[in-house]
Amino acid sequence: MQDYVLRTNQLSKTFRGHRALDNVNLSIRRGSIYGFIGQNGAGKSTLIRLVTGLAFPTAGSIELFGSSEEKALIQARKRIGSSIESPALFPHMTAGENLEANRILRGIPGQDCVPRMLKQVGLQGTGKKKAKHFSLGMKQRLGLAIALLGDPEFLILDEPTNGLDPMGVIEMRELLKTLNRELGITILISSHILSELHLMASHYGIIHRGRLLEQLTATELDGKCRQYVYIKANDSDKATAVIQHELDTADFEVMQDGAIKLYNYAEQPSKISSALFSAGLEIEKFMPMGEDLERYFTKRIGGDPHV
Ligand SMILES: Nc1ncnc2c1ncn2[C@@H]1O[C@H](COP(=O)(O)OP(=O)(O)OP(=O)(O)O)[C@@H](O)[C@H]1O
Repeated sequence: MQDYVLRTNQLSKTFRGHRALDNVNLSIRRGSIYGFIGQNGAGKSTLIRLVTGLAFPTAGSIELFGSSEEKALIQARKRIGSSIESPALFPHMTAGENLEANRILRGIPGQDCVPRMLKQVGLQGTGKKKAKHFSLGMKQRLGLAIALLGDPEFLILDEPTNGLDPMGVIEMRELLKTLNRELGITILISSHILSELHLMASHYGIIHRGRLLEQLTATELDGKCRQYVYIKANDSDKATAVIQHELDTADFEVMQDGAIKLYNYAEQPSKISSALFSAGLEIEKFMPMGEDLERYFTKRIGGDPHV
């Protein structure tokens, strides 16, 4: 039997007649990094709020660590750490003081966890610096440290890389991967930065207009992302004609700059190149490529590119 940290059963949430979540059956395996993908308003935050107990479902149920009964859910939620929206920090306090205040507020025993959490997120050297003087990346890491108080088994993060610069995004990604790998923490992460999710998620859930369209593993995604050959020739019209007539396929796209993405013959690139050379074309670029998560997602939700 699979070991799941979270399963939802026909989970629905309606706001004044509007279905923000519509019969969602989502499941997250222990040890995974689950990338939760959806456009603005798709229902990601609503699901996260229901799971963390910040809101109640209209219908359906939630199972956490195998329990779905009301009282057991309250206990199970103590095994979750979450960072939802921007972290609520005390601006006039240092990183250590922020953690200590949160530890007391949440009734977590043992002061010694504070320096441990600071070290875990790489903020151990911030000394007397107050949180209001932290960079956004440092604030996000402090928010993560607060979520890690109590040594959660399951971490829920809503857009943790929102607003970070490229270095901050890389740091956060590496930190989350380490927490998953070394401490075995299961992570649910919602993000708009799909290329970023692609570098860390082991599983994906795609939500659109409140409905969970698909759940798939990273390996399944790789299998579904179609391979193609990217071709930039000196004469795009002639190259397309060669592809259509000599290679006898219409499975290609012509980009605005005249580059061609040829989905057929991706496993036999030499067939493509020799057909183009034989027609006297000069090839400026010729690269076997794979579709990325962003493209797959766009296709899956029906072509609307606004994630
Ligand atoms: N408290 C609320 N009252 C009324 N409608 C709400 C409320 N919370 C969410 N909604 C609506 O439910 C839908 C889902 O919103 P939700 O915030 O879950 O989306 P999201 O995927 O998290 O989007 P974003 O990435 O913008 O945060 C939206 O149409 C939103 O307007």
